[in-house]
Amino acid sequence: MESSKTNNQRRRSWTPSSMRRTLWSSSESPTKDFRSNDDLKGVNVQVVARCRPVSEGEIRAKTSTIISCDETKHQVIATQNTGSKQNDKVFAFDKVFGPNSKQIDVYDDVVAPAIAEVLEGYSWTVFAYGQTGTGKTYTMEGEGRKHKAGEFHENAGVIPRAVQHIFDVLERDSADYSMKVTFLELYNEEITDLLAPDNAKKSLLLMEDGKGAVFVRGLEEEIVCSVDEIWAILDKGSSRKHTAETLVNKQSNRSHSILTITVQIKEPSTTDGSEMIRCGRLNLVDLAGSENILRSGAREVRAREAGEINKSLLTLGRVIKALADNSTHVPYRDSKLTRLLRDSLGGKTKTCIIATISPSILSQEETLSTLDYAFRAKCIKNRPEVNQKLLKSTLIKDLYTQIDSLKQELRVSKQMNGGYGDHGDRHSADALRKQLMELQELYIYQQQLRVDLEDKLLSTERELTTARQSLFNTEDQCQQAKDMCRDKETVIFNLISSGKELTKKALDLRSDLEGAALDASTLFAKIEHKNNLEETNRQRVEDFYSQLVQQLQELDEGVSASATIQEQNLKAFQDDTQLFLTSKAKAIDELFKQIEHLKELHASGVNNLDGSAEELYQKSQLALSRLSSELSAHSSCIMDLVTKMSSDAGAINNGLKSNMNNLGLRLDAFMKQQEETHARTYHTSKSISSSLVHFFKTLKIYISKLTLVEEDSQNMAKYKLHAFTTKFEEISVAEEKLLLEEMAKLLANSNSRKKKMIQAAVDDVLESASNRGEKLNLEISDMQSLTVDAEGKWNSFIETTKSNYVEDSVALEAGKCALEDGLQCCMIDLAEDSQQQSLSEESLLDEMKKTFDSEDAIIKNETAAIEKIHARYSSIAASLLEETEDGTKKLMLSAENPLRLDQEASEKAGLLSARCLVSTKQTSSIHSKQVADVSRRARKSLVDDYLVDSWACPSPRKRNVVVGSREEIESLMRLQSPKADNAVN
Ligand SMILES: Nc1ncnc2c1ncn2[C@@H]1O[C@H](COP(=O)(O)OP(=O)(O)OP(=O)(O)O)[C@@H](O)[C@H]1O
Repeated sequence: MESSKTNNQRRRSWTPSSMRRTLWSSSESPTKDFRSNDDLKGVNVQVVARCRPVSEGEIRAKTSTIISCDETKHQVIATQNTGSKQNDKVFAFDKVFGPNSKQIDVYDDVVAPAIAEVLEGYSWTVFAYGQTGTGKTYTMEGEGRKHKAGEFHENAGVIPRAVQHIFDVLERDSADYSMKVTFLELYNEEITDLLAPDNAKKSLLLMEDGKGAVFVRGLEEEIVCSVDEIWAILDKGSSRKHTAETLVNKQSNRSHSILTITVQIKEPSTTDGSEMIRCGRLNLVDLAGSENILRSGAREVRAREAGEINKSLLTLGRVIKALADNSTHVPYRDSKLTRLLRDSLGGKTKTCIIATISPSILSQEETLSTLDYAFRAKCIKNRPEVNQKLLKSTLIKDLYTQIDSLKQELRVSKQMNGGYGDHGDRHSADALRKQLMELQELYIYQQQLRVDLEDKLLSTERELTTARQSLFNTEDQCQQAKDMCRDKETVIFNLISSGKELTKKALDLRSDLEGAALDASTLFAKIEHKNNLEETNRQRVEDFYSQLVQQLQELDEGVSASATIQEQNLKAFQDDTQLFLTSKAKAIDELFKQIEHLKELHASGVNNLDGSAEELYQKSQLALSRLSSELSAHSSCIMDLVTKMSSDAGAINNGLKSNMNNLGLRLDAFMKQQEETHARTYHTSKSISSSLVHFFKTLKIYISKLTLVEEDSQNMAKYKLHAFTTKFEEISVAEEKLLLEEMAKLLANSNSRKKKMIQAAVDDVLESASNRGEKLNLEISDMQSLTVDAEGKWNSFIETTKSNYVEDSVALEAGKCALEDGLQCCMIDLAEDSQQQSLSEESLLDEMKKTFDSEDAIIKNETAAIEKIHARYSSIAASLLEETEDGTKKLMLSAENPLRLDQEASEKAGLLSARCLVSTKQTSSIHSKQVADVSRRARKSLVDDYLVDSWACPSPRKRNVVVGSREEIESLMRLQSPKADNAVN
């Protein structure tokens, strides 16, 4: 083995296939000595979370953060605001790196311990997982790898630090080692070698060796001897990686990349002198980030990339979930990424996942998803194994074998290509070697396939034997069935043939009989049908028919007899047949004759038919010719029509064309006209607009002038208005005063006059009331005198009666018994008379009482009417007084009211007198003249004096005459009612 110290020249090497297979698996059985207790139990995947700082874009967008990292508690707290509630989700990891964490911290805490184990012979995988732009590449590769004075750039990531670390340890330990590097890219589900020469860049196959181990066929391993060499490789590979700018990340990885560093270290010699080589491997994986296609702004190619990335990461997530859930089915095979990482997830490789997240709320969903998967991944258990140590001698032997086979291949190819000299083309030798290598790998793969196929073949053979056995059995059964079928077929065939013979015979006989019967029936039918034919012929035919029937019967009998006793009575049958034949021949002769006759008949019928057919034919010919002529006429008509139509159409078309042309011309003209008009309009509008602009400018000036004038006039108007208002107020105040004074005077006058009027009316009413009272007193005194008269009369009557009584009592004394009846009668008469007298006296008194009552009511009514009038005048006075307080109305009222009052009163008086007149007319037509006089006078007096109205108004109808002086009224009353007359008197 070459030491890095001794050989600083970079070389490309082709390791034996057995070694190459271990690149992605550790299928070889481990050496028990190298397995620790932890390894036996299984080791959990180590998961750390790293939150990047808020990016410049996020600062600009002023997005809030939702992630806080507690590095001491190893927790990431994701704040979720759902409505008013705040839900904090806490995720615990093996380590947590906050936004301020340094690259060196991540390396020292996470990757550095792994390097020691790699150098012990373990396989380690470190990969960054997270959404796009969260710092996977930053964490894995970093920025500014170069170190000054032995120091790394502070942004240098895990990969350069790890490489440096490995070399440092190896050099510190003065180890005898060899280091190989592979660098692959998985882009759109295609694996490419990032270290392959440009002309050999192609998609590589991911293969399985049949034991579950995966290897990439044709992936080049570069032997490196120094850090610089690795960095050169990294630079080369990184520059070839698919990256692109997205909205989220300026340099976004569009592919997953895996850098594998394999270190083979020679162990110190054992006691037996054998030399062992341990092999450690470090896989540094930088995954492409999952992305929200909408947010990353990916289109077309980028969108497809993003789709593939998301698909493979989704499978990775599903694998993680299945492993975390201890599921029996882990979908490794669903993507190449998971196939490549198979050994790192649930396999024999130790793994560390660095989950990178963004603190921004914009990535909340993706961050939570990343944290969720990372948290699940913590549960994945790997069973790490130290890679098998190889004896140096074995390795050398293996190498020698490989060299031999290569030599052999070389020789073969030399022969094939006509050879090349010692100074031949080295490049073609390399190519051949490479080819050979690939062929060897292919061979191994084929071998494995062959083994699998052999297994499959064996099992298939077994299945085939069983199938064959069952086939034999089935064939036997089939043969038996076939034999049985054949027997049955023979029997059936015999039966069928005998049946056929019988049927044939029977059919022959039947056909004969049927033919004869048919002939006979035809004949009979014809004969029947042609009843007009000769009688003899019919007779003959009938005879023939009867004969024929008889013969047929005989034939039937003979047939039946022959059928039953065919062989015994063959001769007799032959005689009978002979006889039958001769008779039949005769009958046939007859029949032939008849047929001839019938033929003639038929021929005549046919002739007739021909004639009629001819006739028909001619008729049809005629009809046809007529039809054809009509048709031709029609067709010619149609043709004419069509030609006419076509010519019309042509004409129309031409017309249309010409119209179109005309229209086109007109349109052109119109367009021109329009254009001209437009131009004119444009010019006009331009000039109008310019004049309008000028006008508006002038208008503006005028407006401003007018505004000034207006303002002045407004000020003037204001001033004048103010002066006018003041003057007006003064005048109004003065006028108001004057008017008020006048009103007060007028009101005072009116009131005094009204008061006088009312006083006079009241006095008059009182006077009339006293007059009435006097009259009543007079009446009462009259009544009293009447009563005194009646009493005197009554007394005289009593006196008379008494004297009569005395006289009678004397007579009675004289003729006591004789006069007893007469006396009794006198007594009765006397009683009756007295009763009548008392009754008349009572009615007289009642009448007087009623008169008093009515007079009393009249007085009361009159008093109430006076009170009403008084109240009305009072209210008018009051309203006038109220109105005087109102400014605008007082003048009008003060001018009109007294006059109106007088007029109203006179009108009322006139109305009342008219009413009196009507009433009087209604009451008595005899006294109409007097009444008319009275009413005229009353009207006159009423006009002069209100008092008439005052006392006459309340009951004009009741009293019939209500106007005029007392004397007039009384005289009228006397005229109307003698009773009243009496009363007045
Ligand atoms: N911890 C960090 N500290 C400072 N800057 C960081 C950190 N992590 C990421 N960044 C910055 O964020 C940007 C995006 O980071 P990076 O390219 O590593 O993201 P990524 O996850 O690899 O994205 P992609 O999946 O698209 O490739 C870079 O400019 C990087 O410098």
